[in-house]
Amino acid sequence: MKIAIGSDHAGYLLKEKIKDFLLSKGCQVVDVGTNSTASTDYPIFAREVALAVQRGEVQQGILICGTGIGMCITANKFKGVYAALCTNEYMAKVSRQHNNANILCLGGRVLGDALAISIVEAWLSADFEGGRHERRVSLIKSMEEDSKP
Ligand SMILES: O=C(CO)[C@H](O)[C@H](O)COP(=O)(O)O
Repeated sequence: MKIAIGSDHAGYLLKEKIKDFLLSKGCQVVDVGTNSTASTDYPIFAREVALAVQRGEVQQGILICGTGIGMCITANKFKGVYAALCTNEYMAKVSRQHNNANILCLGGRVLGDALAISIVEAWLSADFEGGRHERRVSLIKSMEEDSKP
């Protein structure tokens, strides 16, 4: 599994912890930054991860800012990107099983390290279930096509 990961300054320390976890699980990790706790702007990194997912360069992405909200809003501007902000393991699992989300967004100022890792583990372990969920995801995709002004 190849995963792109990015954060702003508020998510940097958690990004480093999650990166270590992913590598320990045998994942390939593409780290788009940021590379310190110096203040920066989350849309820059959300764009990089969203583009990597959109282009099929990675299977999934993980984005971390203070709350995860700004990352999620930004990533969902990219066609073919379905980013989910998750604050527990159940949301992470179901965002894969039901929503086929391809980017996981986390809040570095919201989650403890252990819970965040556990959320990532739940996300990695779950797959899209298809069936009735396929119909709903297809509706989202058709709305994406129709949403141009
Ligand atoms: O969570 C975020 C966006 O959703 C950012 O990490 C947060 O807004 C950064 O705030 P500050 O510049 O005060 O550190």
